[in-house]
Amino acid sequence: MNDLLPFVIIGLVSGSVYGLAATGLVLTYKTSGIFNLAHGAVATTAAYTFYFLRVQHDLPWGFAALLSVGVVGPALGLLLELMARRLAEVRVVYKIVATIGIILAVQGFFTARYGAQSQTFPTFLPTGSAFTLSGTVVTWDQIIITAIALVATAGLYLFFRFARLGLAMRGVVDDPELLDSAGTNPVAVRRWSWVIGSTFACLAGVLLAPSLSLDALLLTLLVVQAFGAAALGYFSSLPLTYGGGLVVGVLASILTKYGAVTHPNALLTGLPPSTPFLVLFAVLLLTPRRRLVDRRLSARLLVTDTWRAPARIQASGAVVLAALAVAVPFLVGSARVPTYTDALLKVILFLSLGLLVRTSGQVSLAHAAFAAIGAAAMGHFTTGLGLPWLVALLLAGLVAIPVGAIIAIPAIRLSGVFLALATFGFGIALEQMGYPLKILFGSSTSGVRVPRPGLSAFESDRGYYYLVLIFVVLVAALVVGVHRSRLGRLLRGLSDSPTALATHGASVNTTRVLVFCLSAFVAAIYGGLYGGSVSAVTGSSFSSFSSLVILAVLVISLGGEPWYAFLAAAGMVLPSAYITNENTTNWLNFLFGVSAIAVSLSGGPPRNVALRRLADRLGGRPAEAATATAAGSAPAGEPGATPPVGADELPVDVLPLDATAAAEVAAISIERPEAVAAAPDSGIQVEKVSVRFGGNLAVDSFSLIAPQGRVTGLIGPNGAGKTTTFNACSGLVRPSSGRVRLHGSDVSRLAPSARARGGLGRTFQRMELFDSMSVRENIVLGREASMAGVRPWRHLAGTRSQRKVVADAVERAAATCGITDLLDRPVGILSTGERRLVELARCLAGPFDMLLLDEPSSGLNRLETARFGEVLAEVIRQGDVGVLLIEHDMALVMEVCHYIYVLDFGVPIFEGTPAEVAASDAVRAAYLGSEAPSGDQSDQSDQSEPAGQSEPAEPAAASRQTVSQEVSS
Ligand SMILES: Nc1ncnc2c1ncn2[C@@H]1O[C@H](COP(=O)(O)OP(=O)(O)OP(=O)(O)O)[C@@H](O)[C@H]1O
Repeated sequence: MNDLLPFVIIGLVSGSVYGLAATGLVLTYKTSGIFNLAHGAVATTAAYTFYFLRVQHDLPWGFAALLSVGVVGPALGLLLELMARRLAEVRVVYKIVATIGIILAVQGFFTARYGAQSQTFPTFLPTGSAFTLSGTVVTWDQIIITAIALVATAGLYLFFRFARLGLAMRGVVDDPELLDSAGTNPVAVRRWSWVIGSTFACLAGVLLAPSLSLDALLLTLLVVQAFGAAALGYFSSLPLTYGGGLVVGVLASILTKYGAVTHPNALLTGLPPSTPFLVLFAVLLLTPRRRLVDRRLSARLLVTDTWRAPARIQASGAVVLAALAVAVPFLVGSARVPTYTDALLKVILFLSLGLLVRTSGQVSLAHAAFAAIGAAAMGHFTTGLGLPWLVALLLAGLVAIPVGAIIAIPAIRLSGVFLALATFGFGIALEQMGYPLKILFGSSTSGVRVPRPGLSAFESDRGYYYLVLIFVVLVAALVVGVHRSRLGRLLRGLSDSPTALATHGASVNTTRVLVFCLSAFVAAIYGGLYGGSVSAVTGSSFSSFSSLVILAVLVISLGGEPWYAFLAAAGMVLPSAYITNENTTNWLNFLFGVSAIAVSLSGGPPRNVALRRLADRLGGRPAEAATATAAGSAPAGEPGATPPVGADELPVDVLPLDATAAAEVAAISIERPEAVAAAPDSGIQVEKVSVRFGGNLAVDSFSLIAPQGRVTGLIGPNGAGKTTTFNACSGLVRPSSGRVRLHGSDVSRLAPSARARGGLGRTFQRMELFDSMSVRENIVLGREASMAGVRPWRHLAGTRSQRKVVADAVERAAATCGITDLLDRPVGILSTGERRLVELARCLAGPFDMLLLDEPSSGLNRLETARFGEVLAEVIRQGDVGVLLIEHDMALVMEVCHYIYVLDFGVPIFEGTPAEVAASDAVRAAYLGSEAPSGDQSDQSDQSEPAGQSEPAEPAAASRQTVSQEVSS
């Protein structure tokens, strides 16, 4: 035990600083939803400021510390809060890249100012012995550091619990709107959180720096160790986070004793620095998923850019680029050829990451690991086993596939920032513990030798350049092919709306694993080819930090597939090759970081509408389409931009119609379809289902029967639990009790995709369209998703007969919904009414015999609603389909429904025919908020016939005015 004590003490000291940094991180994450990967960069800035003041300007250390922590911390906090406010509006990948941009800018700046060499940081706290504990000397600086960290964290905790502002900070996490309406400005509260969080990071930086040298990268990564502590606090609890810091610190320190000191070996030596990341990875994998839900992820606000250059322009671009690529070795001189080979290689790397990030919307911060595995495997297969070069390269690619599958495991459970963190943790742990092993790069300090193919034509730099060029063409063709195939649609569907993909029958887990495996394969091919270009590889060529950089470069690059990869590769490789002055390179890195921040804050790379119009014109795109595509690329808020989520809730139905439209509405008389007799068990049965969200019982023991062959309505005031009931039916929420049956089978434990394949289709109140696709692709995916199902090979492509089935289904569904002329339009440019019809057509194209339609008329004007009613009636007439309809438009409900259930506060209050509902005092009371006359509910319920057997009692047209006036006036 006495042997361990010094390590425990060291661990407690470093752990308390991790805990301090981590509580600051959790505070800002909790209140703003932005996980600041650059928390370490904030600490780095404070440490350099301290160095600048203390060492370079000889200020007293107390004053230097006060300025570095008390002034720099709040100033950076205010700046970060401004950024965070803007970042709340953008996709999660931009949130991540913005913080990577901060890291790169800070590192570039300080390396440019102070050089790449580490500087010695002054010790400013007294280091003498304070006391001896069982033979171990405890020094004053250890006591002071631990005390400062403990007091700061405890102070924050008490402030959070008891001070008014602290309580407001908790409120801003739970319900910012409520806080706002109670008179406390959530923006001011968040600002305070950032000020405190950044000050904590600065304090941690100044406390940690003396035990290290002053090194921008080292310090950044050291504070990143706080991520493990934050994970132990579930990214939420401050005391647990601080405790997590202590656990991580002590564990790493003890492992240092056993790993690095007592039994040194490659695996154990890497264990201590990997500890926080292993903890992070393990917590993310083992924590119940509901604890890791990023509520703010639902804010998908900015537009999807659907513009692609016309085919003619793309083909011309390809010819020019190919000619240029062939000519490069003759244009640049032989000394420069390896640089251009490297640029070509990076094209492959960016294409592999692009599949993952740009096509399928997954975030990975471990991409360098795949390349490392490919490079090492290539070396071992060729130099070690003597396999033929091409066979070795293919095998190297295949070896990375299981690793891709392993990294896909967190992707199945996690999304957004948590997925990014898990992959980051995996990458760092592999770098620290795996790279030094013999099986990867550990056999000698010069690394693993990777030969070029034995053919003399490819031995020279120029020959190898052309070989790599061939692979670039092959990989680019693969990526473009994937993009246009069924797999490509599934991947883009995964990016746009995993929920819609799953509820149409595709197993999104299969899709995720597939894309990680494919991406890993291509990245490993890059690694193998890269090895040949440099002849021997070491782990330093594939640092985990480089995964951050390539993600940032990829995300801010312009262009569609595969052009973005060429631009990203050229931008990453060529400037630094031509600029020999090291300091200029550092400033370039700084500028790159700033650009990454700027692009992320704008929600994506800049779009030049005029240039796009010109390209459309030159490419011979019809004028109408040109306008549409240019508009589709407009920033949010401009005409033609994809309506942000929620925009469909604008009260357009209250806008006056012009005379023609009003006449058309009057002329539409929806004839309720005849109810078709169906099998007793057909359709969906909800049996005593309850759904609880924390303390809120959203649905309370609700039962319902919606058979095939008729339209069943589900109505109730806002928040009554209607959508939650739908989600329980389709498997998107798990009921706390009760059962859901589909055609008689209990589907309560099935995944959404399995329920969809069983015949259950649905639409969403907040439309879940595949916004990056055309109307046709959306509807195609409506049918194809269930064909893909869970089997990976079915994700790849369809058979000829399947293609025919899909084409017929698309044609039929589009014709039923009257959107055949819109098929080739991007959905992003359509009106709300058209988008509703696309969502319905996509659902109709699927192999569904039970449709759940969630407020299909929301956002439609009266004419569109009337037309929608016609389509719905037609759907019932056409086939043996059942519809369960949530709708606020009572006229529509009364016109099309055969039977209606009414919910209020999660409780069923009435059920019956439209006429009975219209006459019910209980229903009226629920909508108007007044007391229901006693006895009404039981009376009416008793009078109503059992579900599925009653017939509508009132002509539809007559109900249009009366019921809407009665219920919603
Ligand atoms: N994911 C969730 N987490 C926590 N609470 C939720 C969640 N989803 C719904 N709720 C709550 O459950 C209750 C029922 O919501 P639900 O969306 O089902 O109502 P609704 O009848 O569909 O309302 P609306 O007509 O406004 O769409 C509400 O109090 C809502 O705040």
